[in-house]
Amino acid sequence: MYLYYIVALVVIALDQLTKWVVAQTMELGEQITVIGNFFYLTSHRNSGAAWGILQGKMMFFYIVTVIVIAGIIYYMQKYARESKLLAVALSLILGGAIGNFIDRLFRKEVVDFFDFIIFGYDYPIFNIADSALVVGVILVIITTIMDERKEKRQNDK
Ligand SMILES: CCC[C@@H]1OC(=O)[C@@H](C)C[C@H](C)CCCCC(=O)CCC[C@@H](CC)/C=C/C=C(\COC)CC[C@@H](O)[C@@H](O)C[C@H](O)CNC1=O
Repeated sequence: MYLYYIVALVVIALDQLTKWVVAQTMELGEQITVIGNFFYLTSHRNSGAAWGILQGKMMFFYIVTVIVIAGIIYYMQKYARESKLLAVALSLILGGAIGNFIDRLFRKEVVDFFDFIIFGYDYPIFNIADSALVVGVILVIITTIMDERKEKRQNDK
């Protein structure tokens, strides 16, 4: 059961460590080319959410994040035993939400640095917390679809 909270802690530690290194060693806007025309490390700050929406609305972000964290912990208690995949997914979302929450509390903005240019589109610069959140959300959707299929098969018997 507590294994999953360790997953969240590892996400938070990796997220905060990478953000700290970027903030300490790179000037704002500085860019390091990893793979030309595809992957760069760009020191960026975002006081909003995805795509920079709701810039500066910190109180809103605190409230939404606390609701997300409370919801995740509730679902972890309820469903963690049933599906390991779901428990890992929830702990990834928990770690990601807390990672960005720490930035919003102490920096009043989020440190971003993964900069991908996908098919010519410069995707919004993001961080490890965002990646954990997106992977977690996708895994929750996958487990939900799998469970529904399983239930349907049982009903059809
Ligand atoms: C990942 C959610 C964003 C993350 O939400 C959080 O913190 C949560 C815990 C708290 C928010 C206040 C509430 C969720 C808002 C939902 C949302 O926004 C729609 C998301 C859809 C999603 C499809 C599933 C797209 C994903 C986009 C991006 C990530 O792609 C990998 C680009 C990230 C860059 O714009 C980067 O500057 C963002 C910056 O780091 C701050 N991050 C946040 O606000």
